[in-house]
Amino acid sequence: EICTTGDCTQSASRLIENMDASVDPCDNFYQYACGGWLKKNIIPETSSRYSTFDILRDELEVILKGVLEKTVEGEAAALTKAKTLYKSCTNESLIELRGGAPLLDMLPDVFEWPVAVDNWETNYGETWRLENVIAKLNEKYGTQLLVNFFVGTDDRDSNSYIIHFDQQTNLGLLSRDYYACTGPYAEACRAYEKFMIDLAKLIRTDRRLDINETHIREEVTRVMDLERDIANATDTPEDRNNPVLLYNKMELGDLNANFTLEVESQVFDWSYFTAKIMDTVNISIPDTEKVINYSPNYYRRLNLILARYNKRDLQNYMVWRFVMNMVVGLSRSYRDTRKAFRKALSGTTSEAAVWRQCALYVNNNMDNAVGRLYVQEAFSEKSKELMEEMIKDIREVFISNLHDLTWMDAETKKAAEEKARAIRERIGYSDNIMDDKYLNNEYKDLAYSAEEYFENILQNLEYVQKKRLRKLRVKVNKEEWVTGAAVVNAFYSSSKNQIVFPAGILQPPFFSKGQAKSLNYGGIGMVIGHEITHGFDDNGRNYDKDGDLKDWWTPDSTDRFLDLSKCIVNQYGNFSWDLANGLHLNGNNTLGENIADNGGIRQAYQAYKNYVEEHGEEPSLPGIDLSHNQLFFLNFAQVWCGTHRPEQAINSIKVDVHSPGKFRVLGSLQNFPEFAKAFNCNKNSYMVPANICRVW
Ligand SMILES: CCCCC[C@H](S)C(=O)N[C@@H](Cc1ccccc1)C(=O)N[C@@H](C)C(=O)O
Ligand SMILES: [Zn+2]
Repeated sequence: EICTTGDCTQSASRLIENMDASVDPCDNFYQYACGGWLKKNIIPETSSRYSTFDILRDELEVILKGVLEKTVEGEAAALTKAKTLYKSCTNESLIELRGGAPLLDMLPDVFEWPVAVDNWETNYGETWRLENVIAKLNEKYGTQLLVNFFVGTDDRDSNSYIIHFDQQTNLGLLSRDYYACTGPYAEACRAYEKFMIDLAKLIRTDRRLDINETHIREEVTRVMDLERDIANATDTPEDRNNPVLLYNKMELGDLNANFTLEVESQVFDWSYFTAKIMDTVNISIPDTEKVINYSPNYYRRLNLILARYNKRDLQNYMVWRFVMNMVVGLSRSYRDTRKAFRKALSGTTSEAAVWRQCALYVNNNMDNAVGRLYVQEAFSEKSKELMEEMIKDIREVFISNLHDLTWMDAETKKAAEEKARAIRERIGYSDNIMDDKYLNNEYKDLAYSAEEYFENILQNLEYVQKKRLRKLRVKVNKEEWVTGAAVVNAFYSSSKNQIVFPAGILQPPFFSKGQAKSLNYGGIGMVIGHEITHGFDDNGRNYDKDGDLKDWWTPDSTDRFLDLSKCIVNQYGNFSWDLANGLHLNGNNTLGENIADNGGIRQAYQAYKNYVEEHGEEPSLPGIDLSHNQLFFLNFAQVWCGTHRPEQAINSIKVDVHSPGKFRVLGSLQNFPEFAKAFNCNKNSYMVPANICRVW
């Protein structure tokens, strides 16, 4: 019979709207599933990418706007703080009035920006020390440059925190490839330098200082050269995807002995530097303190670079990297210096609406307070038990598939099953956020002013960083959530061996208690399998059931895993992306996500078949003559209907650990014979390649 409930009618019309039934599903299932969507949707000028996912995120922002603008008498203090922060951010006229003053007032605190001030040498240069600048930017402004110092979970002891020294992980341009400044990167480099020049000139103008254009250009060129050298000194993502090789434990004292960094004959003192940061949270660090050095080679290369620059260059670079991110909190003339740069990197011709930027900012900085507001407004409790059911089903399928694998030996299978059973799940939101006392306590040290958005930003930068640094001497709280609730995404944490499904993703097309199970399994079911499989991908497999970096594989099973993964690396590496100038995907950098997708689709489908076995076929959907097996795949694919601006495609193919949506659909379904069966695809069609890849 036919289901004609609201949910069935709504999902049927969505599925029909998005698809293009004139395309042969066996020729190109993505085009078949999303052809209708692609014909109807144009990327808005404010977006660099536009997809089903992005639309869900846009809709979530609308809900956040509503709850953040609403005054509620007697609400928890934390919620009022979130609304005050939001108000300060949307107070455009006051922000305009304040011009660049809030930024200019704090530059002395980071030893000033030489290109935007006179007499820097006399006022700052003489007493300048590299350790002081990097430390200050780190502990007070949450900005990691040159030496990336952070307190994080110890990979080999996931209940403890430990100091890490790493390479500089973010660059002004989005990845090291941009610094070639040729071809698709030329415009980005040009716009980046112009951004720096314009901002320096604007600040000098505000400070009534004269402007020597040639002089400024010279300094900007040196900063660009310095950052290019830093980028080229960093290890590539491929060099960093094996966590075992990254784990170099040593004593703090060893850094002074083995990693010399020298600037204008000043030798960088690692102990002094560490104290400069940790003194601010009253934690003393002896030279015998154990630390992890993720990037020894980078530090060796860095010293050669420092020899080619002077303290003024370094100061110009570091303060530039800070100020470039701060213009968003200032007046129009400051924000405009960034416009061409934003367009070059993302392709957007106009900024997102202020209320959207502000909703996003508050959600990112007060995720538990905003999560509470979101959940109260939009989340239905019923979802939780349904999700628990689905997670149980899919976990069992993972484990039974495990035992059928021919490539893994019994010993490793046993450990894998233990790990799979140990995975803890987090659904919707943490109960803590519903507790006013808990929530108020989390934000007790924060006090925002509705009139000082820029200062609020500075307060958040320091607050978040101090909170992280303070963790060094406490135990890891594995109950803590790794994400807020108002997030349209899902996660796996290898150190917590935990899968997380925030409230934001528990909605159609992924999930709804009223929509057909075939759609739920093809939607959130596949996400559940994806997250579980992360515990067993090229990165996750290195961690044991307790989240510790410990090898639980036999050498033979490891070899077989690496061999099978190679198939996936090559398959996705063969995809060339037209939107990114035909560049090929990086099969290595996307391997983890691709393994997760391939596992997820299989497990979810099997779980659905088990469901039908037990509960019988579901009623058909109105107006669409597809079986539920086919609807399972259709709903999975339509999650990825979307398109990118070329600038964004170039950017994401370099930095996104996910393959572009289209290839996530094509790649995982080509590897899954049940798809071909469901759509009666014959052997030599595009969706049924001669040899297929399979790991889990
Ligand atoms: C820096 C990476 C952050 C996200 C990582 C998690 S594991 C992830 O990949 N989540 C999935 C959720 C998912 C899975 C299957 C199908 C749909 C959606 C994911 O793809 N996230 C995308 C949206 C992303 O983070 O870009
Ligand atoms: Zn993932």
